[in-house]
Amino acid sequence: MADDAAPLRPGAAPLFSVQDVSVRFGGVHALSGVSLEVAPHEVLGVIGPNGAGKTTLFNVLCGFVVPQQGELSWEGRRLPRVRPSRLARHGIARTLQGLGLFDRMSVLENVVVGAEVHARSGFWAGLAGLGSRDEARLTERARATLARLGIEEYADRLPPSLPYAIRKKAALARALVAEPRLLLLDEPASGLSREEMDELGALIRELTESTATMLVEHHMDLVMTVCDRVMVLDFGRVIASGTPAQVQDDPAVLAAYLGNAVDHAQVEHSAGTATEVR
Ligand SMILES: Nc1ncnc2c1ncn2[C@@H]1O[C@H](COP(=O)(O)OP(=O)(O)OP(=O)(O)O)[C@@H](O)[C@H]1O
Repeated sequence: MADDAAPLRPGAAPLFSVQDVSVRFGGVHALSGVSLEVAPHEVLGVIGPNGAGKTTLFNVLCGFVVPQQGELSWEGRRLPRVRPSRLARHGIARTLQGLGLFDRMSVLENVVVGAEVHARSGFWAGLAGLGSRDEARLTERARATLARLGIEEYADRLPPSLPYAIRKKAALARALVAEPRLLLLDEPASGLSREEMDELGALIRELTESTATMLVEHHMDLVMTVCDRVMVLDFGRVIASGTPAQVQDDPAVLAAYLGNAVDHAQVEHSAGTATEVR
């Protein structure tokens, strides 16, 4: 394992780990020797300036990108090849930036589909046959998940007719319906208001009773309030990891973000356009 792997709390055994992963796209080293571990019930945040490799790392964890080098392990056992369709088998669920809801299905049906994927994957052994009684159980479970997120009133609505924040919650419900042991969230706060972000933060903390969460996120406020540990990427490498307070004060992190802000400011100045500096 690389020396800069984000360390777990002493005594914590990892649920999921990534060892020495490298990804190249042509001449671009998107990830170089990245290692991390996620312990049960913890929230790990991955941050970094634009182009740092966060999305690539997320895609490796989901099986969308196959690394040229490195290994992934689940509960100490090596995963030979991660495939998106097999994540559910381990009890891993994810939400993507693009939400991926089916527009012509109601919110409830979208969540039931998520539950079915897990039932078929064998994650819920008792539901694997999916008879009609089981369908009813899945629907019941989906309704309970919508209620948990406070959006049961939208169960019969189609996603395109709903505000973005509700659609985001529907996508989260679809992931949560499986009661995952690890939840992977890609920019869960994007497009949310301050209040909605606070609500999301409280929910992520509440979920630690049953699940570990790894989130890739730009909103520093959310990361600093909900994460137990934070890992910082820059140019595909881990430049810092530790508690939010440790990472916030790390000179390498400040330099990486400052450099990024300066680059953006120069681009904005030369292009004469307003761009969010992240
Ligand atoms: N499919 C691809 N083909 C070529 N280069 C890519 C590809 N995907 C990512 N990259 C490059 O790999 C590097 C890491 O990109 P990545 O999207 O993972 O960063 P990021 O931290 O998620 O950035 P952002 O915060 O802007 O979303 C960047 O230099 C990017 O241009």
